[in-house]
Amino acid sequence: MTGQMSQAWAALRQAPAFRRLLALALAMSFARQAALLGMPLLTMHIFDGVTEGHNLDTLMVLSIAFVIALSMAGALRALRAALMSALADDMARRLSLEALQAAVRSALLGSRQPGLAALQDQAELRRFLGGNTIADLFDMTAVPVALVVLFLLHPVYALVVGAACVMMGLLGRVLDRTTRGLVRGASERQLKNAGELQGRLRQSDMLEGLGMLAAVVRRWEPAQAAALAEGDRAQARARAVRGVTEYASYMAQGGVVVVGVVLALGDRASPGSIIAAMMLAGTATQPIARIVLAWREWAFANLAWQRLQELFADHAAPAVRPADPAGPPGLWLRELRWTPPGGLHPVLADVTLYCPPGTVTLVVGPNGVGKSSLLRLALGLLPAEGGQALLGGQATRFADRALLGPRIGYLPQDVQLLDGSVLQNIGRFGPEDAAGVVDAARMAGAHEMIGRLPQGYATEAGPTGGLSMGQRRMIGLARALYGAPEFLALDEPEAGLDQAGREAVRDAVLAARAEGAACLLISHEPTLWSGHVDQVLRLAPGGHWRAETPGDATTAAGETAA
Ligand SMILES: Nc1ncnc2c1ncn2[C@@H]1O[C@H](COP(=O)(O)OP(=O)(O)OP(=O)(O)O)[C@@H](O)[C@H]1O
Repeated sequence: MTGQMSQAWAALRQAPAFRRLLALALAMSFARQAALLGMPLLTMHIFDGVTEGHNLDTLMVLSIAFVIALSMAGALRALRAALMSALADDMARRLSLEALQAAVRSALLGSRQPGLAALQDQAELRRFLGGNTIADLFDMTAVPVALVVLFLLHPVYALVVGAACVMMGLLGRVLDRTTRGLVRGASERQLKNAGELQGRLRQSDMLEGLGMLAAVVRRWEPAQAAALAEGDRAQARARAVRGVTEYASYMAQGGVVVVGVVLALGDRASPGSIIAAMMLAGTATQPIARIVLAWREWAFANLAWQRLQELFADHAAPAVRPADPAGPPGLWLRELRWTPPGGLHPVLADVTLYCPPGTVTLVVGPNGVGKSSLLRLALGLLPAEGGQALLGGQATRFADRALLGPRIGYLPQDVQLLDGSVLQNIGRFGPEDAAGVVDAARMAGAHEMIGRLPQGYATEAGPTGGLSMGQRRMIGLARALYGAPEFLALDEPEAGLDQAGREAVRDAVLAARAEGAACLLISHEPTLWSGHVDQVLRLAPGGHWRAETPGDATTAAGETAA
């Protein structure tokens, strides 16, 4: 086990409650096995002792013992199931936050649907741990004990049943080996297909408007059929092995009866011992059969475990580093170097820039030159190939995000609001702070607009809320300004806004500057910012860049627009 997965698992194992529950579940399994293993011996006594001695009192006592043993086994099984379910809940609670955080980090690097896959994997593990499969594993403790008792009854019984157990175990191993790759392939294809289809179906206007829906579904069908076919191949192999396994269990019981009759004919076994041996054959082979029959649960839990391990190993949280107390206030980009995934040449080559508190820095350059990536590097969202971004001496990539978040105001190019009210979105889903939210909305020039919404600040803002793109952008700007952050990173904040909206954005940035924020913003609107910026960072293809002093802003932005 590697990385955070092993840490999460180690933490789980060390938790006193977890260990107590696990030990209790194991103890119950042993108690249950003892109750079940007593039954064949009782049966033997009934057959041999009672029938020979015609002793009905003994039969009565043995019958009561029989019922008590069975009821105990049943009650212990139910109790153990409840314990395992509690264990599964504990594991799911511990894993879900870690899994989602790792999924978000993988999404930052361009992965699709990682959150959904991580949640599915975590749910699969929870189902596995809380279901009967682990309990079946505990019941395997009965196998050696049953074999020893069989051996004591007669070594040939143990030989027959032992051979059946080995054969079933080998079949299970072969099944696991031959289907593991197929299960993984099918599951990953299906996840990829589901992610792609979901992404395409989200563009419902375009699909209906351009009549592309049928073509999109037609393109999806063969990929989905291939994924299902791979799953079917694994199922077919499983069906064959499961059939043989069930057969092997019956064969062991039948073999024991045949051997027992032969032994009884030579007076080397009693009739009672044949029945006891047959029951013990079932006790020894059934847990193995159940494990092989639960192939699907094992295969998918194993896949989920592996995938979560890989997610944690590949997307571990960067280790938090302490801030440099001597670091300058504001934002300092030091020799930032970045090449896009799969790219051959750096898009940003050793960019160095200092944005002091109370200043506005405009980033300009043609499409695809690396402006948004620079902003994401400054925020510590992308790993830099070289150099670092420091906010007040704190490397943003290696900061505690919960502490860094409130110090930052970020408006991404593609503004998304989350399910929830306008008030909650602007307040970043923190404790209710109506006054702070209204202040931020006023600063963003969004307060009046919000007042005109059907339910004002209580209006639903998420994707189903029906807000226009401009309204979403202004609410997104208010969210960025909420809490007076010391660093404001705005990616084309005025895009798609009318003249009044664009001026409101500019006024908001100037107000934030007046309050001491270091503002780094990308814009394709040269005239809007003319005379209002303190420095310009001009990016050019090939990793070239130049920082310019005030007065050049109009020229730089004008060139970008051209
Ligand atoms: N996750 C990614 N995977 C691969 N390439 C990427 C990724 N993110 C960015 N790039 C590439 O990096 C380059 C810079 O992209 P970026 O979005 O930073 O440009 P930009 O200057 O903001 O463009 P625009 O003005 O069009 O918004 C582009 O060539 C883009 O294709």
